[in-house]
Amino acid sequence: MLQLPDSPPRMKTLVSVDESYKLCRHLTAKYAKTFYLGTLLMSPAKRQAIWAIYAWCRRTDELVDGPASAITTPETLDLWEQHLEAMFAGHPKENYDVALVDAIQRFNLDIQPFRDMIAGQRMDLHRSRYQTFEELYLYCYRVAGTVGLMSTAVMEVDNTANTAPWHQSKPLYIPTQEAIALGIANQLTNILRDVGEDARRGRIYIPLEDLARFNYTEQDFCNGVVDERWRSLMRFQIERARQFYTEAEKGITHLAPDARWPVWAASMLYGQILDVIERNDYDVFSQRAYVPQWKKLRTLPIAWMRSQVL
Ligand SMILES: CC(C)=CCC/C(C)=C/CC/C(C)=C/CC/C(C)=C/[C@@H]1[C@@H](COP(=O)(O)OP(=O)(O)O)[C@]1(C)CC/C=C(\C)CC/C=C(\C)CCC=C(C)C
Ligand SMILES: Nc1ncnc2c1ncn2[C@@H]1O[C@H](COP(=O)(O)OP(=O)(O)OP(=O)(O)O)[C@@H](O)[C@H]1O
Ligand SMILES: [Mn+2]
Repeated sequence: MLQLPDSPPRMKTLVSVDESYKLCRHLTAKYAKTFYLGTLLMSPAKRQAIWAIYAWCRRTDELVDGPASAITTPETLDLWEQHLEAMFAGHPKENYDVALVDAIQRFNLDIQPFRDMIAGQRMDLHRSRYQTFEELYLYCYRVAGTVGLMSTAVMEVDNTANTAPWHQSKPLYIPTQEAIALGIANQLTNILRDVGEDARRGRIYIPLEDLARFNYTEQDFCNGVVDERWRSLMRFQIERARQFYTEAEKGITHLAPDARWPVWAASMLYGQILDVIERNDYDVFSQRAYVPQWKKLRTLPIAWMRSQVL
């Protein structure tokens, strides 16, 4: 189980910045094989900052999704938000915070996406159904689009390499929508992969309006019915997620050159989960779509080529 803040908070000696980055690195490597692989392709300063952000996101997610989630209340999240404000004011309270405070200062991170993510986790406290895609989109923006914004600040924007010399004075294009789109694409993928796990916890993230469109009921969902109605519904969801990947990938060329390969890799690797769902004939209730490590490694040179030419 992850280490969450002690309650009540007490003064303690914290680890050094280097030690704290190590803790964040271990957490990322343990919980997110795909993203960790992506970070290994980054420059050392960028990858460290992403580990620190990952550790904070994971710990935030854990408050509503992990083993201790039964005791999480809106007040727990209020305290977590105060804890966040303290980090942005330069005051780490926990060993994991030391690295994030360093990253906030080095990359001049904005607090708003972090606050928005906490708002997303609040939604998980009191919602287990989404009526429309618009409602689900807001949830996805908050828990994952925000990660795109945080990551872009670290990855840095630079499209001068793609700009003709006589256009060099043009203002930089900031690929905000594309960064959010990659978060949304990842989150939609995550929702489709985890359908079975979520159903067992009484949660349905797929919009109910989509279930109705395919004449598939909540009861069918809870019983894990895989038939032609379900397969058509899943094809529709997969197609929607892929549109977000396509939108996101158009933004990668506006990132700093050293960030393009890792982001292409992360996008392609996470997108492959959708291919596996198709190969499993859309049964996400009894099997978990899983991309083997050798397939992930095989993707890296292709991602590299795309980062050079697209
Ligand atoms: C390589 C790279 C840039 C990685 C970013 C890593 C990072 C900081 C990840 C944080 C992830 C996290 C813990 C978020 C908390 C909420 C949550 C759980 C979201 C889901 C992640 C999936 O994680 P996992 O598969 O481990 O989920 P389980 O809990 O195991 O079910 C999400 C699906 C969100 C992930 C979203 C992103 C990584 C955003 C990607 C966008 C960019 C990097 C922007 C790129 C810029 C442009 C212009 C395209
Ligand atoms: N079908 C499977 N076969 C073997 N191991 C699996 C399988 N599914 C999941 N795992 C393991 O369970 C753990 C959690 O699965 P998960 O797919 O979330 O991996 P992860 O490390 O979070 O990577 P990702 O970033 O792709 O989500 C991982 O350590 C993964 O190796
Ligand atoms: Mn995972």
